[in-house]
Amino acid sequence: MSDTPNDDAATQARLLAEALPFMQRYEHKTVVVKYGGHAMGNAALGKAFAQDIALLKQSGVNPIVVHGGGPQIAAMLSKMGIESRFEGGLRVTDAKTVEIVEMVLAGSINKEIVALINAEGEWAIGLCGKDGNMVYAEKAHKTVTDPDSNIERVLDLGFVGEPVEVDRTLLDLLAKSEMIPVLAPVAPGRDGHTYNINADTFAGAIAGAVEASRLLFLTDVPGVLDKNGKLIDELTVTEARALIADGTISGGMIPKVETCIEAIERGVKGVVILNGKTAHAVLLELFTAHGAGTLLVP
Ligand SMILES: Nc1ncnc2c1ncn2[C@@H]1O[C@H](COP(=O)(O)OP(=O)(O)O)[C@@H](O)[C@H]1O
Ligand SMILES: CC(=O)N[C@@H](CCC(=O)OP(=O)(O)O)C(=O)O
Repeated sequence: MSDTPNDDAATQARLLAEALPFMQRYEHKTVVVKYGGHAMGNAALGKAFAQDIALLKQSGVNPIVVHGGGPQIAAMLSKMGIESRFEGGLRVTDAKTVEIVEMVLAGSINKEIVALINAEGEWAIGLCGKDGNMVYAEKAHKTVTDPDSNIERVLDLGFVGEPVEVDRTLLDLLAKSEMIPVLAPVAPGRDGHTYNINADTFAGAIAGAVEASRLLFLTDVPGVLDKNGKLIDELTVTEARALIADGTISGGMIPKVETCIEAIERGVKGVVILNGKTAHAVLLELFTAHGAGTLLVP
């Protein structure tokens, strides 16, 4: 810590001078930030996240937040005596579960994040795929391959959806109106059902539709870890596929890395998985020379 206010001012000026070229690089660019349920650690981290999003907006960047809430859904389901079950990192979602998923994601969590960003002097607006016909989903058809036997199995995940149509009209209007969209990963199907979409998958679909310059995934680990638990700084698409196949990447990391692969293949540059439990992870990633986490590369 500095001894005098002048030292503080000097440090701040130096930090700002260092950040300025990065800020200019992202001016008028869209950055999609996926805020995972596990990264929503505590009030201080939540405030630091909201400050980062507000500062991006104030720096001329166009941020879009997509949030998850897996642990929060699990807590609500457990209160109601319903057990959470996952297959291939996705929640098996029956009719009762999808009601609770929508209530938690598009309700309480969404509004909590909106309120945090607004408390930093910005205009955040909370939406889900249903609003403004933004996203339509179809029932997900997933398979998993057993790493030991190599046998492929088709999963029936109930009301789990894949985004199949994304309309950016509302997002463009919000960007022009200086509003920050905060999106919950729930969307309707053309069949009239409501679908629960993995938040990573949803973020990838949004990033693709708006041609985002950066797609950041904030989670509760430093990035993708190897077999020995060591952080992998840079991961190619081929290496990532091999780590999924041999079981090194498992659970909730699977949809995250699969989304990264799809985003890279669609030409999105700068897809990063990083630790949301580090305060100001977003600013440190975008506005300093020291990138953190795992960078996915072609
Ligand atoms: N190879 C791996 N590297 C890092 N995390 C992994 C790996 N394989 C599985 N995971 C798990 O993935 C989790 C992150 O995914 P998830 O729980 O869905 O988080 P979020 O709520 O941020 O989307 C980590 O906490 C970790 O338990
Ligand atoms: C289909 C599916 O698994 N949907 C997720 C949606 C929330 C989510 O993805 O939250 P995190 O980012 O915190 O993991 C779920 O029900 O948990």
